[in-house]
Amino acid sequence: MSDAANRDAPNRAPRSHDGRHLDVKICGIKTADALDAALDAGADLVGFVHFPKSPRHLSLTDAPRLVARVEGRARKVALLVDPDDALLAQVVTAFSPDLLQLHGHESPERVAAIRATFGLPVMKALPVGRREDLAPLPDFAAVADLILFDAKPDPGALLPGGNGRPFDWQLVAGLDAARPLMLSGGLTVDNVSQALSEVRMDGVDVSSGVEDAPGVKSPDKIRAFVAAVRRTEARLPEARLPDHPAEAEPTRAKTALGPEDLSSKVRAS
Ligand SMILES: O=C(O)c1ccccc1N[C@@H]1O[C@H](COP(=O)(O)O)[C@@H](O)[C@H]1O
Repeated sequence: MSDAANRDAPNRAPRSHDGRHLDVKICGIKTADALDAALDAGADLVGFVHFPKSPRHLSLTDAPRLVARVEGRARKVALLVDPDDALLAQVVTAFSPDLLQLHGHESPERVAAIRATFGLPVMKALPVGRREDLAPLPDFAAVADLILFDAKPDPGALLPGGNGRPFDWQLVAGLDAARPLMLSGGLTVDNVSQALSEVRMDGVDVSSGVEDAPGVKSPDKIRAFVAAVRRTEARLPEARLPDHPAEAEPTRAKTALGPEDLSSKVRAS
């Protein structure tokens, strides 16, 4: 989904290579410092959580001033958990999102209804702990614009995401979802390159891994994370052309939609 989220964005780091761009989403931003760090580092998507149980919760009151700083430099994502239409309407007004991230138990029917009602592209999070958790993927891929894989939380966990917990990336290797795919769950500057080498995605999403404490973003970690992804994507073309058959290409998630397709979807709003 290259360039989907930021084609018109100024102040963006130059692309390191042609056609291998990975979208980076920095999620759970609450402060101008963190937002500026993400934008200056070249994040493609910046995520704002509206979920009171989260240490990253951004209120309807505080959202407008913060999101105004984005000024088209990245795509704004509003993250919600099982929202009703009244809350969605408030969030859409306050956050002016380009994309809605649904991170709860929303059904495929609910995803489709939200997308139709609010006229915004939707990224649906799918919790993954074992292979069976991927059974709903086709139904969600039929209605969502993007799919986000995240680690399945423990039963009774306070948060359905943002727990800084990785999962077995091989579970999502080689999927044919006909939608752009994003990887999340416990990603950090130390493991994101390995993750993208094992299973190529269209982008990555991070929250805890760029924090000093829950809800406290680190500008340094944000910069380091984005830089690590850019270094990794620069190496991907070589990985696609192994010198020896034994050097197999990392399993890429098969998506029927290319970058331009996602671009039109993300920018459909
Ligand atoms: O970040 C949160 O507080 C959050 C709350 C509720 C649902 C999802 C949340 N975050 C998302 O979870 C994944 C993984 O985050 P992490 O990097 O493992 O901390 C990511 O997509 C966040 O957007």
